[in-house]
Amino acid sequence: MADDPNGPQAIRKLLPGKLVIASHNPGKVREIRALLGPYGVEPISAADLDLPEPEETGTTFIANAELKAMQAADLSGLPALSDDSGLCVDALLGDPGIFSARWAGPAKDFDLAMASVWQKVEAAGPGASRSAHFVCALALAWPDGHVEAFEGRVDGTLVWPPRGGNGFGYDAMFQPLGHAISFGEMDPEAKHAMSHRADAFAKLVAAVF
Ligand SMILES: O=c1nc[nH]c2c1ncn2[C@H]1C[C@H](O)[C@@H](COP(=O)(O)OP(=O)(O)OP(=O)(O)O)O1
Ligand SMILES: [Mg+2]
Repeated sequence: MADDPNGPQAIRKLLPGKLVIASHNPGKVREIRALLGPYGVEPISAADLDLPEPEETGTTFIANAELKAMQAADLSGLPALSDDSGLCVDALLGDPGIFSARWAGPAKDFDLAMASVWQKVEAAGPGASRSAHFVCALALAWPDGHVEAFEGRVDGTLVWPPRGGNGFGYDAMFQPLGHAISFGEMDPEAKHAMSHRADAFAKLVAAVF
């Protein structure tokens, strides 16, 4: 299938050079730059290109990741990599999920968002599960409209009060299974070794590079 226009060989030829990181979240952009480090691409952020922040009208992480990547590829004329992610809490039937950023409000206040999550878990009763997982969908889109998406996940437990100032978003209240510290307390390298974003990225690398 060497001539398959969408096959891995063709995709590999399309990627070297500039790649737009189609995210307006500086925490994500930092992590995606680190994950891309060894792959010889030249990342440019959506903020560098002044790209608009699209409305996330999808009902799944994959759908939102695809629409963000496709818009950025279309507007920039370059391949674009997006990330749609969130925290899914068992006791809240998967909330905040795809609404994780929106729970932080227009001020992007994650102290408030974390407090809302914890308050709702407590309201679910003393026996309510503290189990949660992060999901990350990464989508890679080309200006010709081709798009590929990959989903990753990490399981853990909610902790309260929040712990640690590393990371971003809900990191300070999430402790991955098998570890005694939260993502907020972890070095970036340690988070990259196990995160939902790293899991999705490994799938993308296997398919594309
Ligand atoms: O590793 C993570 N550690 C902590 N929190 C995280 C993580 N990954 C996603 N999250 C939370 C916060 C974020 O704001 C939301 C994603 O929402 P999401 O719409 O995908 O991203 P966003 O609006 O912040 O930036 P953008 O859409 O421009 O990429 O989930
Ligand atoms: Mg967003």
